[in-house]
Amino acid sequence: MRKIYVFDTTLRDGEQSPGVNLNTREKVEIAHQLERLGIDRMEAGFPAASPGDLAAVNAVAKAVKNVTVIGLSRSREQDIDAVKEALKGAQDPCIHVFLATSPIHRQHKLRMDKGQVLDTARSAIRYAKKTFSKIEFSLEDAGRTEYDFLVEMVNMAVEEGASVVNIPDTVGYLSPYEYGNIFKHLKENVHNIDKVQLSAHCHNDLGMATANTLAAILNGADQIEGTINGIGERAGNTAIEEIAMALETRQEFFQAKTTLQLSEIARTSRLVSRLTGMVVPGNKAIVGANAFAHESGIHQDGMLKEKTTYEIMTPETIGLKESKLVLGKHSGRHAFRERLIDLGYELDEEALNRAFAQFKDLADKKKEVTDEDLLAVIEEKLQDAPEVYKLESIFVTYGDESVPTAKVRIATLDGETVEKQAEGNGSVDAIYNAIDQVSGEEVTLSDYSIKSVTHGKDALGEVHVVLTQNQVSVQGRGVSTDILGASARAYVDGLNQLIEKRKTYTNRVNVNL
Ligand SMILES: CC(=O)SCCNC(=O)CCNC(=O)[C@H](O)C(C)(C)COP(=O)(O)OP(=O)(O)OC[C@H]1O[C@@H](n2cnc3c(N)ncnc32)[C@H](O)[C@@H]1OP(=O)(O)O
Ligand SMILES: CC(C)C(=O)C(=O)O
Ligand SMILES: [Mg+2]
Repeated sequence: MRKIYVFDTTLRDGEQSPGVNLNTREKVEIAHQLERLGIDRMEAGFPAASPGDLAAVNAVAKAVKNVTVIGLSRSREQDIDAVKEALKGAQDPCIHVFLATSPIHRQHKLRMDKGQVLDTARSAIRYAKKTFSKIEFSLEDAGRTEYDFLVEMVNMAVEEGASVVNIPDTVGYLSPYEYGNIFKHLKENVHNIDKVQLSAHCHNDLGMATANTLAAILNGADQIEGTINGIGERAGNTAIEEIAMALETRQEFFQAKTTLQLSEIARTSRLVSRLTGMVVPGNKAIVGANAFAHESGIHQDGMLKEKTTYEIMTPETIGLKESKLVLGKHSGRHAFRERLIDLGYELDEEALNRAFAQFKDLADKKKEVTDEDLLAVIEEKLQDAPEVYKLESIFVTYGDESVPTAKVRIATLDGETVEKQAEGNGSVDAIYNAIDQVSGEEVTLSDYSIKSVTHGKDALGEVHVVLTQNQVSVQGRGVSTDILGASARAYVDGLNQLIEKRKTYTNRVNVNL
């Protein structure tokens, strides 16, 4: 199994993400976590960019051990001197010198011809060699460079004693076949190529950074460069966690692995996201919130039966507790039942089906049904008296210049559906008047209270009412994401309780007679 060296550039290319600006303390905190993650090489910054950058690189260089600490430099002596200053105190320093090689960069940015690029790079490597035993040389925009010039530049870097030669697809232009083919070509055409490690450095402009990096590994790359969460210039760099887990999960195919502490991935991702302010998208591979979350019923059923039906890696591998079965509108009975059991409820089939129907109603209205929601639903169902009346729908019109009016549709025990409309002093009053018209019951609303039983904007509201009739009082309870809905449900529940209580009382009187 071939070892793939991991060169993390979160603190340099990652920090070049627009809007990201890490201070020294934050860089050192991330550096320590990268050390725990077990990366081999850490590019700490670009010392020539500013005195602050130089100081930050120096702080990182002094803070971490057992990691090669790297500073980036243009092919200019002043930049190389800045890296030399910044890496003072580093246990294992390395300089990363780069120069663009593509026709576009040569002509429009550097205004150099091939010979001048070659000579400038050679001089820079020779100058760096005076100070550093470890030198990485990058051919910026190698992805759009002519193959013969790539070979010429890499030959030069090998001759001049570079330790690593990096082949950036700087603008994320290539496909996996093309990028992998560059490594194949260099391996076949550069003299003494085995004297250096070849490195892959990809950007994600066309969404192919991870695939391109893996293609490079299949074609002989010894090192991969990337960032945590894939942050970086424009659409970002290769996400290190994706490479690490691809090699881990598909060892039999890649025959290569990193030596990262995979269980540190989740923690590292959270730290980098927090300190850079770069939010990780829910669907981000490996570290996104949904990466180990399953909502659809068929997936949840499969997961409950055998996790490998829908998971090719375990959340524990990257340091997460366990997969999440997210209960929502796509969930099925199996997951619903399992969650209730986790919550301490084992309902019989009929009660489960009733509760499941209630859950589905709720799930249609909420993004995710939380455990608190479930408890609210279950406890309401468990309290239910037999449903003489079942609320099917309410329709309320309210305006501060109109009389509140409510229309209710209620199913009765004899299978009828009754629809009534009424006005009121307010929306709830109008709803209750309409329900009274359906039931014909004369009850007094002795108490009414509202509380939120879950959190967030789509939180569940819970209404409790106390209904009184002939000195008998009962409590009705209703739960819904809409407070008017909860109010109507509570009133109907109270009516059912009242009728149940009256029936029980009557039966008892009959028995006692
Ligand atoms: C692909 C990458 O990610 S490369 C790394 C990108 N990171 C950064 O740019 C870090 C922040 N950058 C900076 O702070 C500044 O650009 C500095 C300090 C590096 C240079 O600033 P300035 O001296 O003002 O130059 P400026 O940024 O305007 O232009 C860059 C200059 O460097 C030259 N240059 C660019 N790359 C290289 C290189 N690898 N080697 C030598 N010269 C280079 C350009 O040709 C240009 O020179 P010119 O002004 O003679 O035309
Ligand atoms: C500086 C170089 C290595 C780079 O980041 C790129 O070319 O993308
Ligand atoms: Mg880059």
